Amino acid sequence: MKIALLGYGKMGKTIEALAIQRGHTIVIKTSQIDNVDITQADVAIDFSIPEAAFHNISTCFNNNIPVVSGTTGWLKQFDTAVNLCHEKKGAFIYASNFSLGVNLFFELNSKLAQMMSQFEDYKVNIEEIHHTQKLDAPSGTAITLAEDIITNQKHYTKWSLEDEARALPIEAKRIENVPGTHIVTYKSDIDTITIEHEAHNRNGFALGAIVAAEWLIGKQGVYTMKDVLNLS
Ligand SMILES: NC(=O)C1=CN([C@@H]2O[C@H](COP(=O)(O)OP(=O)(O)OC[C@H]3O[C@@H](n4cnc5c(N)ncnc54)[C@H](OP(=O)(O)O)[C@@H]3O)[C@@H](O)[C@H]2O)C=CC1
Ligand SMILES: O=C(O)C1=N[C@H](C(=O)O)C[C@H](O)C1
Repeated sequence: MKIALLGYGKMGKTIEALAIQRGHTIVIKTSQIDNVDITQADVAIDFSIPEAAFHNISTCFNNNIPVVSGTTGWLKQFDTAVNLCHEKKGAFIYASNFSLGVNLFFELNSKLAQMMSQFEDYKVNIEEIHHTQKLDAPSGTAITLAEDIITNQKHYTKWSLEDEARALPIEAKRIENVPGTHIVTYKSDIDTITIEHEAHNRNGFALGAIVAAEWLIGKQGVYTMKDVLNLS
């Protein structure tokens, strides 16, 4: 397939290398979608910056190009993007994390939250660790983990980076060169239960985004990685 890369930073470059290995062609790599003819591509993959994601995605819908977005930190405009996708009969997948491992971890997190919901002695918290260039905090993945926990129990009504009543605490740490680590901890006075996902590099995120793009071509509608990976 002919791929447009919207954003050619750490992720754009990793996707380019893996996409070529899988027999695809990169026809566009840009940090300014308004300067290119996006209709040359069969599919667009957006790993850019929070301020650019919505414009990139809506330009794809307006030109009937399926779009996969992994950019985090722009989700206030997500519902508008979904409505525009339906209106334009476009095709769209957003994931806060495209790696197979994290999507399995999301399933485990939801199941564990369901189990723990009846044991009020345990308090939960999320820790995420990323490289120092990351623009957003908390990570999109940590927000997905938090929302899945909140959906499955009654104690927490929201997540927060601060210490707030009834808010599920997220701690965001920034350490040189860490690709992405997420830890969910349930702690009581008696013991601690921890689940953790540690990315060793960016290849899992990139491969997941390419598999999602391959899957999306020829479809119409808004999908998630659960659809792509056939999970639950
Ligand atoms: N969902 C997932 O699985 C994953 C998501 N991410 C997310 O992907 C995004 C990108 O991450 P990463 O590659 O590490 O970041 P980088 O900072 O390495 O790359 C971002 C790129 O976006 C470019 N850019 C700036 N403005 C625009 C624009 N208007 N349109 C398109 N591109 C633009 C930047 O160009 P320039 O340098 O010229 O300004 C830069 O090359 C982040 O939001 C990150 O959180 C990251 C990994 C996995
Ligand atoms: O910026 C990153 O690097 C990453 N961002 C995503 C997020 O915000 O969750 C996914 C991954 O953890 C790497």
